[in-house]
Amino acid sequence: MENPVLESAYWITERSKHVSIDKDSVKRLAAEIVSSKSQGLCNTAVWGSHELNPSTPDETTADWVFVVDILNFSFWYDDGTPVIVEYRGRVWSGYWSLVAAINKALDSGIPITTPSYYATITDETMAAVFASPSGRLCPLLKERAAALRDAGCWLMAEYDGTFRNVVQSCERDAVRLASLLGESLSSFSDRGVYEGRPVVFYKRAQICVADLWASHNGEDIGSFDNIGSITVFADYRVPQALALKGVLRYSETLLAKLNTAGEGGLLEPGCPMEAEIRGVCIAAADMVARTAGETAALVDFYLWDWVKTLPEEALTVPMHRTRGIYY
Ligand SMILES: Nc1nc2c(c(CN[C@H]3C=C[C@H](O)[C@@H]3O)cn2[C@@H]2O[C@H](COP(=O)(O)O)[C@@H](O)[C@H]2O)c(=O)[nH]1
Repeated sequence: MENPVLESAYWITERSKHVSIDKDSVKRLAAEIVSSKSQGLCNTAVWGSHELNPSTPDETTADWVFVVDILNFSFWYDDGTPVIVEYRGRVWSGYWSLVAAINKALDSGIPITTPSYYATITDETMAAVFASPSGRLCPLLKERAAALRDAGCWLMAEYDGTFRNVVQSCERDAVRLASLLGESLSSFSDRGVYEGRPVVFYKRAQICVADLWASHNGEDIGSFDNIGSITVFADYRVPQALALKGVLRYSETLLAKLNTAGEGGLLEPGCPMEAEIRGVCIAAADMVARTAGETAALVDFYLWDWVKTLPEEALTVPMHRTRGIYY
């Protein structure tokens, strides 16, 4: 199955005004990916090496991945500070605050990855699950609870209450599974219009497939015949990583907007600049992946893990911030 996300990405790239691709940097990053692979830094085993990720898959891992990726968005407050959750004596921030909250709930006996449970989860329970030492509610908490309930009801109604059945229905076709999620669940329906043409990004649908694949090392429920057809996941970190690597070039107007004090990179959902950052990111990473002979999923994980190691002062290109439930 052709990936509609890649088609959208190249269509945007051909028309983009504020984001362009530096071909020499594409080659340089591809060479870096090739050498990182030889050092064992670019493979599915890295996924399970993260302290909060399941290190070895079992029959609950697919449901764990699905719930994490239903909730995998918008971990920043309007003042720019990250969401934080305390777990195992440490404070976890951003995306890791989500994984900490899920694991903490499971440790405390809340079956938050069980579809029959989260199909009726209340907003109050969600607030308790995401309790933060900051004392602040996680942004879009009601939307997170609604997304869980919607997905849980969908699994109960159509797939006998387990995410494994959804995966198996797609017969090892990664693009088909991502498109199924994007078309079946409104919270995964990550799409827009750019210069009058409908475009799709499907960030959480695609990262769900890639997390399933990586968590199972490409075996069992995580085996796909076309994982190479999945694009990178257009979040707010990987575009920043590609810009820091010189692969993405932002216009002066866009940089001025991202550097506006106070509003710190706030972009309206669906605005052309947002679509260009996300679309050109996907197309540029596709060029890197093809040049490196690597899957975009592993290029993505490599870039995301890399940018998360950088100290604040190294983030000389700000991330863009668009409030929403899609990334
Ligand atoms: N493209 C892409 N986006 C990713 C991830 C991950 C985490 N994946 C981990 C699991 C295995 C991998 O090896 C990674 O260690 C989270 N996100 C997105 O980032 C944002 C959160 O950022 P911050 O607030 O700074 O933590 C938010 O949009 C979230 O949806 C990824 O891998 N790729």
